[in-house]
Amino acid sequence: MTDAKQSPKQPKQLTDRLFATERKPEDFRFDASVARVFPDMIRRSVPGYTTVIPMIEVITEQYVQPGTNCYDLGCSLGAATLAMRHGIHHDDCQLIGVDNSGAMIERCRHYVALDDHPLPVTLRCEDILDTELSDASVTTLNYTLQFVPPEKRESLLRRIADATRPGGALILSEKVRFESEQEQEIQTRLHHEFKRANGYSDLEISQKRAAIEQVLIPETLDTHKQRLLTAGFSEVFLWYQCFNFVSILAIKPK
Ligand SMILES: Nc1ncnc2c1ncn2[C@@H]1O[C@H](C[S@+](CC[C@H]([NH3+])C(=O)[O-])CC(=O)[O-])[C@@H](O)[C@H]1O
Ligand SMILES: O=C(O)C(=O)Cc1ccccc1
Repeated sequence: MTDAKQSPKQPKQLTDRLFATERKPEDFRFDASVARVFPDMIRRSVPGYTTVIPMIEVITEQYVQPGTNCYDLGCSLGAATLAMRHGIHHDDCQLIGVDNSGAMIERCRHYVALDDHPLPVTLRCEDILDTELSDASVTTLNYTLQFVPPEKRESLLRRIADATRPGGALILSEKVRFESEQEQEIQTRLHHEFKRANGYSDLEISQKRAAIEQVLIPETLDTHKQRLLTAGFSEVFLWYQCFNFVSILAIKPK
């Protein structure tokens, strides 16, 4: 059986079968094997991902300011980076993608090069907790903050808010958990059903769940909203939700 989906110029992309056979329990890492299957993995695993990406272009277009920096923090293969690129119509803006996985950044370079667009993209293989941020108008954290240790999230958001110009925006997409035990159970079940509908087996779902348990820490929508306000954003609201995956828009006061 073949699962190659690549056209000649595309980096080789495969179907995600990483958890299909029994594996020894190990924490999930963004290594080369994940990077190879990542477009397939994230599309089949994150409800709403394929809707959120094109909306990042629309939101970027609304909030980008001339002569500013735009950041995609935890850019993986650059899906949100390229959406931002297409929403930026100022040639004096800088677009910067940051990821601390070498395997992701390496493949991201190929996708950026294949995207025929005049705005240069700078890719940094760095920890988003250390990367320099300044003069920002639009910053995206598309399903990345969930991998940052919870105790480090507030200072990162504060650093982003401090680096953002008045009227600028942060797009924050996350897996969330729910205060109500009943809602938590129903939304989790719907997420698993979404994965089953996308061809994942029960074994794949349960092995992946065990692998991400200690590394992807979801918080409630309320926790996210409160912390964004504390960090220095003034308007904070939900613009998208599908099951236990949300996206929030946070605006810096004018
Ligand atoms: N501290 C960190 N510093 C830098 N990168 C990090 C850090 N922690 C995690 N990452 C990186 O954040 C990315 C998270 S995936 C983002 C999808 C993308 N935004 C997309 O729109 O396709 C989401 C997911 O897989 O659920 C990975 O590439 C990590 O290496
Ligand atoms: O697959 C899952 O269950 C998730 O929660 C999302 C996800 C997507 C890609 C890498 C890690 C987690």
